[in-house]
Amino acid sequence: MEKVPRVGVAVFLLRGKTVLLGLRRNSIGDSTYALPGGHLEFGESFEECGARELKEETGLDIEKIEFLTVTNKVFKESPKPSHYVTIFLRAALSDPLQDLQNLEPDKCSGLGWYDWDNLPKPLFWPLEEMVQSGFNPFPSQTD
Ligand SMILES: Nc1nc2c([nH]c(=O)n2[C@H]2C[C@H](O)[C@@H](COP(=O)(O)OP(=O)(O)OP(=O)(O)O)O2)c(=O)[nH]1
Ligand SMILES: [Mg+2]
Repeated sequence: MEKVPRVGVAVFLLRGKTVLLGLRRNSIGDSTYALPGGHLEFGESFEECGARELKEETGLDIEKIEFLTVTNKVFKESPKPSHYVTIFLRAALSDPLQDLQNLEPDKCSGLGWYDWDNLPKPLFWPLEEMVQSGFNPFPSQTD
């Protein structure tokens, strides 16, 4: 593939004090816990991409989708180095009683809700860096 930066979209799907994470099966970040998400497709808004990726990967419908932050990272560990500008969104479940399904088991070996104060290890390194820097995806009290 041509050496160009690509756009990733990752979603902090929040439920109570927990966030949805999946154990990645991918040449980038294999066997680390990451947010659901994927590649921005031609013509999509960030919000459309986040909702589509959530549906494809987990079967979940999401709402209240908001932009949080953006990162610019080069992944040198993959067989072919790749470069992503990644848009981070937060969202809530449309219906809190929806079933969580691992619909892409070849890309993810398990999905679960994890307490923000007790995240699993190892986290996908860009996510680990965000956590280490004090980033918090939950709305502040004044919101
Ligand atoms: N899913 C996800 N991607 C992330 C995170 N942080 C981060 O920089 N990215 C970047 C690097 C990923 O390779 C890129 C695209 O996401 P992905 O790797 O899950 O892509 P995917 O296979 O689901 O893509 P697709 O073909 O279904 O569109 O976004 C994260 O926490 N979760
Ligand atoms: Mg994905």
